[in-house]
Amino acid sequence: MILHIKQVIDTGTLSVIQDKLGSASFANGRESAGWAAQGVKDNEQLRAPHPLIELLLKRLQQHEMVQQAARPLQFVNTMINRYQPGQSYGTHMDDALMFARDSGVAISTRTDLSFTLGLTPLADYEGGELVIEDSSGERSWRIDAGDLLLYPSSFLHRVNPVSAGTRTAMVGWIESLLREPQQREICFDLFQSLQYEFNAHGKTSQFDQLSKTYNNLLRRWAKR
Ligand SMILES: O=C(O)CCC(=O)C(=O)O
Ligand SMILES: [Fe+2]
Repeated sequence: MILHIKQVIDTGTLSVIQDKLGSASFANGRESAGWAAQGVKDNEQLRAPHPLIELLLKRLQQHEMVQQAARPLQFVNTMINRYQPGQSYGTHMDDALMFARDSGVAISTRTDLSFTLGLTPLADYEGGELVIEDSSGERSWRIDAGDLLLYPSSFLHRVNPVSAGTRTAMVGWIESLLREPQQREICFDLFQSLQYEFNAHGKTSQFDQLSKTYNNLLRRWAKR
């Protein structure tokens, strides 16, 4: 399940972020790339801990659909990245295990989901598509400011070269309470049905039974 969730960040927060990022100092993106990805990663980045990342992360964590779709246990390695014209991030695989950078203790976190949260309006850059590959081929997304793309970390992916403007985004990884993509999709779908039933007919016996199944599956599968 790959989800494109629109308008995860309100326009007020976005304009504060865009304004403050203007004076932030970015480092070379290769610093945090895995050994094999270093050769294909050409961007700049701002890493945690940083107040702007904290603010955006808080908004993401409070978002109902993000909670339902990802069932996050932990967010790890969240950063803001930036691609200038000509910059790109070639095809790569995200590391399965990452270290929480500022925790002091080296405990690895499993990356079940990757996300990109757009920070630049579509009209302000060209190119810079996030392309995800699977056995059936490729699909690409241009991500608008405030929109989130949430995808399983198990896919090869790349960011095409930016041809004009600057593409800024927050990216990061999530360890989920539901490890398998299929478990997440089943729970997500059930929750949608549950909400639909409640909104259409109220707390019916059909709702109660769906709720029982949904909560018992979550209880069975959720693992920390
Ligand atoms: O900028 C993006 O949308 C994705 C970046 C990425 O794939 C990564 O940092 O591993
Ligand atoms: Fe990646």
